[in-house]
This record gives sequence, C-alpha cells and structure tokens, in this order.
Amino acid sequence: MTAKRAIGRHESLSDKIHRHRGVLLLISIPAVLITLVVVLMPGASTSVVEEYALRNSEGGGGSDSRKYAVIFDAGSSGSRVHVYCFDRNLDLVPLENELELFLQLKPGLSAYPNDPRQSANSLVSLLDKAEASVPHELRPKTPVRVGATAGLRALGHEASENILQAVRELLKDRSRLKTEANAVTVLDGTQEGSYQWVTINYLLKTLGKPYSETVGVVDLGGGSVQMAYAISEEDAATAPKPLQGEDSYVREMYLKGRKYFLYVHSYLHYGLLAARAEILKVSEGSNNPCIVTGYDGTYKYGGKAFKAAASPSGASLDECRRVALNALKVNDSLCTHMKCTFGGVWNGGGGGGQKNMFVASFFFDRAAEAGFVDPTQPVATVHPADFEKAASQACTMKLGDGKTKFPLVEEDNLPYLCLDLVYQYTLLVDGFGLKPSQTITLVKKVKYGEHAVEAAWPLGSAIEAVSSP
Ligand SMILES: O=c1[nH]cnc2c1ncn2[C@@H]1O[C@H](COP(=O)(O)OP(=O)(O)O)[C@@H](O)[C@H]1O
Ligand SMILES: [Ca+2]
Repeated sequence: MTAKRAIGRHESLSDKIHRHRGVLLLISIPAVLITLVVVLMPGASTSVVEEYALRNSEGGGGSDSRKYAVIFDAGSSGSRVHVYCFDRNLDLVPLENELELFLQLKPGLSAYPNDPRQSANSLVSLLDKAEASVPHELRPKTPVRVGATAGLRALGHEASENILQAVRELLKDRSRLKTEANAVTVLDGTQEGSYQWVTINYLLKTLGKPYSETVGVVDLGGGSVQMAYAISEEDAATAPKPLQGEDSYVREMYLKGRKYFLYVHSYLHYGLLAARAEILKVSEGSNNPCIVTGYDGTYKYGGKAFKAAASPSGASLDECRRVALNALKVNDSLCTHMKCTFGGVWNGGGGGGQKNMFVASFFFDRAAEAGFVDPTQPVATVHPADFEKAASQACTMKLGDGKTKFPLVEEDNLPYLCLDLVYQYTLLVDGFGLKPSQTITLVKKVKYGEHAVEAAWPLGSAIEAVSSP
C-alpha cells in the first residue's frame, strides 16, 4: 500500500514537471545567469571567500555575533588607539594574541593648536593600523570614536573644535569605520571618570554586584585627575546641586542589570604635568622648594614657560608639602558642602564603593620610576605613605646623584621627582582624604583571563558603543 502510493506520487510529479517544463525553463535561465555573474565577478567572489575564511578561523563561532570597537584616546600628553572585540555576551575575545590592539604616540592633538590639519594627521598611522586589525566586512559596522581629554579642554572651544572637525574629515576621507553622531568629541571630565570606573570594574567582573563590592578609581593624567566611585542611593539623594555650568556630581548608570549611582569629579589643571605648573606658579619666578637641588631651568606647559629653580639650600619635603597644599587649595573655608576634597569640591561622602581604590596612570608610572613598584607587573599594592617615603629621598638628593639613586627615572623627570612624589602624596591624602596607611592598588593593566588589558577609560566607551543599538 505504501509502495503503491509512492509510485503513484512519483508518476504524478514527473507528469507535473513535464506539464510545466516551459515555466521551469523560464525560471531556471535567469537563475543560472545570476549564479554565473556572482561567481565570476571579482569583488563578489572575494567577499564570499573572506567570509568563509573568517568563519573557519573563528572555530565555527561565526563573525555575526562579534562586535569590534575602535576607540582613540586623545590625551593631553599623547594619542592612543585601542581596538577591542566582544562576543555576544559582551566578553572580550582575543585579537591575534592579545585582548586588545593598543598603540600610542606622542605628542597629543593639543600640541598643534594652530594647525588643525596637522593635528588630525598625527592620528593617521594609528588609524591605519587599527582599521587593518578589523576584518574587512565588519569595518562599516564597527564604531570608531575619538575622545579628547584635558589637552583639548584646556585649549578652549574654538581651537579644539577646529581640530575635532579636521579629525572628523580625516575619518570620513580615510576610513570605512562607522562614525556615529558625536563620535569625535571632547569628553567632559565626568564622562572620562565614569568610563574609567566602568573599565576597571568590568575587567574585575564586579559590574552587576552591589555598589559596595565595586571598586573606586583615581586616574591621574597629564592635564586632569578624576575620581569616581559608586555611592548609595541615599547618599546620591543628598548630593549638592552643581552650580551653573558645573558638571553634576552623580551619574546614574544601568549596568549588568543593576542601577549604580556614581560619584564622579574631574579636576582640570590638576593632572601631574599641569600640577607642576600650578606648583611653580606658587613660587612665582623665584626658587621653588620642590625642585631637586642643583637644577635651574624652565618648565614648559600649555604654551607657557615657568621658572623651575632649586633654592640654594636645596629641596625640602616639608616646604614642598606646604606649596603643594597651597596649589591644591586644600582649604575648608572654600567648602560649602559637608566635606570637601579640595578647591571646594564635594568629596562624595565615602562609603563601601571607595573602600578599594584602583589608582591609575601617572601614579603607577612615577611609582615605577621611583623604584617602589615593579614596572613589569600589571598592578601593585602600596600605601599613600610609600609616595612620601620615596619623596623624602628624592627631595634630599642632588641632581647629579639622581641617575644612580633612581636609575629608572627618565632624565627629563629627574628635576621634578621630589615635586611629583610630594604632589601625588598630597593629592591622595590631603586632596582625596585617604589615610597614609590605606592599602591602594596602583594599576597599569588588569588581568582578564590569561591576558591583561590596559586600565584606561576607552574600554568603558567601547562597551557603551557596542551596547547601543
Ligand atoms: O592606555 C593606557 N594605559 C596605561 N596608562 C595610560 C593609558 N593611557 C594613558 N595612560 C597614562 O596617562 C598618562 C598621560 O595622561 P594623558 O596624556 O592621557 O593626560 P590626560 O588624561 O590628562 O589628558 C600617561 O603617562 C600614562 O601614565
Ligand atoms: Ca588620560
């Protein structure tokens, strides 16, 4: 019975084919022609092969779920690019051997205040290499962002806008990457601080946990310094209202299913290189107790020159501390809030989110140069007091002995080693109110699986870029 029905169906199918052979011929001729064109056209056949190769190289996972992001960090002292690749769970996946492509060069965009085109062109080599690391067919889907920080902030609106416009044109002319609206901007300081907080907590896998289990961050750049940490909803409700033109103290963020209230503040002109100028301004053209004994020169910052000369009696830790406190404006009479850091800025109220502090950028670099952390390790556990201890040695040395006493310090930094270390100690203890004995983590990179990723704000920006629809 079954066999009979099958035969019957076979017969009727061939009958049908026979009856409709004219229509079938009409359909099949264009189909064959289209197939021939697709296979023979050079462009089309290349893309078919490339997609196949990509799928194979990814072990069958498919490229569809992978998202790349290219983020430029246009910092005050240099430009850098980071390329990240995320899987569909928003976990980082390796590009080649590392979890990110990271390239950097000096100087930054703000070194060309009067030549926007040259400023933008300084990014060309970074752009070309970053783009080349993104698979061909994913480039038009891959967001590229350029975030400029303190260097362009300090240049003022017109000069910085001209440079950003030249960067937008460079991306349009030279790149196939996707530029969203507002992809090329000066980040405001609170944005920069919150991206840094997201970066570190993402890499530590503390995102999604209660706020008191997250870590706080300090990022000491060349031009500005940021602090960010999560606070309770109740503390957020009591945050002082920002004055007109100021950034608000609290950002609400929704991450991994949890709402966070992030205290964040950025201090323009208090990055390490800018703070040198502030400290030299205090002694206004005369000798300065922070300058290493035996040095007499000028310090250039932001297009201005400052006299940087040691006093005949040499540098002094105590006197340098006084000058640093003066430059920081650690002065309670400025504070109209319950408790301030410095310059009249609210301190955020402290709490569990500030218990563990991850302190990045120049804090790590100077500690490594001064020799009390290992530069080959991604993180180091120290205490603010370690900066004071190193400062007491730097402030009593003679310039001529610098190279033997501190062999890792870059030559240009030697005259300023006492100043830098005193400033860093003063910033942590008198500025941010940390105890000298508190354990803090100096961080250059954060381990993520077998790899380590740069502890810098661009990852936070990349996560936002690939999460938005
Ligand atoms: O990706 C990074 N990884 C580690 N350190 C970084 C990275 N980007 C910047 N830094 C640190 O920041 C310092 C310079 O700050 P930057 O030029 O970004 O100033 P800004 O943040 O005030 O604009 C560098 O010397 C370095 O210590
Ligand atoms: Ca920076």
